[in-house]
Amino acid sequence: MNNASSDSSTIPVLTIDGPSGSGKGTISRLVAQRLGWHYLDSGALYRAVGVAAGWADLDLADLAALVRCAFDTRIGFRDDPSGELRVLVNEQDATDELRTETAGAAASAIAAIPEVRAALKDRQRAFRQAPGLVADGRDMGTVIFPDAPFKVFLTASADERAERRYKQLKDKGVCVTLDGLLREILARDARDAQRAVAPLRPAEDAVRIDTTGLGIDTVVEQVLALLPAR
Ligand SMILES: Nc1ncnc2c1ncn2[C@@H]1O[C@H](COP(=O)(O)OP(=O)(O)OP(=O)(O)O)[C@@H](O)[C@H]1O
Ligand SMILES: Nc1ccn([C@H]2C[C@H](O)[C@@H](COP(=O)(O)O)O2)c(=O)n1
Repeated sequence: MNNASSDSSTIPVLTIDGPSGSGKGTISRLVAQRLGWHYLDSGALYRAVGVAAGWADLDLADLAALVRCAFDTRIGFRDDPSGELRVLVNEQDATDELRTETAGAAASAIAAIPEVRAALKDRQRAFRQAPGLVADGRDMGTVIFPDAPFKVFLTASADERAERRYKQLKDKGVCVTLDGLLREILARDARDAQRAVAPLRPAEDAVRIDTTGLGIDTVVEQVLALLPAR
């Protein structure tokens, strides 16, 4: 999806920001399906650049090479028959590699580099296409779509987020410990929230939803209730 219309500012956007494991991706996808809107998984872009940099054996201290990588990496999305979102990096299906905690940590590290963020800005805004967009990430409501009419900030306790991730990875047969996941989640929260540029934080006009103890369907309904009745 590369052709943003010349005046996309009238196209509605629902931003869903929040920390890792708060359910942004799950809720955003379901809400986008219910609305018939497009969906942007902005974290996948950072993950894809991190993975592409790894494939190319780039030195993560080489800022110019990283920025070139952010501009040049081809990133595509497609739904597989089961409804899962597959991510193509330079035409290669990298979905499984992207979803690892290692890729998440690498994405979080490169996402702290202002020039990398700037390189991905237009690509993210190009997703704003009719009839509407649901965008999930860390800075959707604060930086990428500050004029979005609907903004949500999802949270959940760190313990619950670690448990969700534990269950998700166990179901996939990945061997992890709950303690290790909790430590990784807390480290990623700290890095994403404390960086100088576009830190993880709720937009002033975002509605905060604490999803601790709430099921997915309940959260989807709470988010949909923020939009005008269709
Ligand atoms: N409200 C909820 N109740 C229970 N489980 C949930 C809820 N929301 C999401 N989950 C589950 O938690 C896991 C993590 O959710 P998801 O990947 O959507 O989080 P995320 O915020 O997008 O994380 P990340 O930023 O790391 O990509 C998934 O297995 C998902 O099914
Ligand atoms: N808008 C965004 C989206 C993601 N990031 C960074 C920070 C995250 O830790 C990492 C992976 O994101 P996820 O796939 O877990 O949502 O990418 C960001 O800085 N801004």
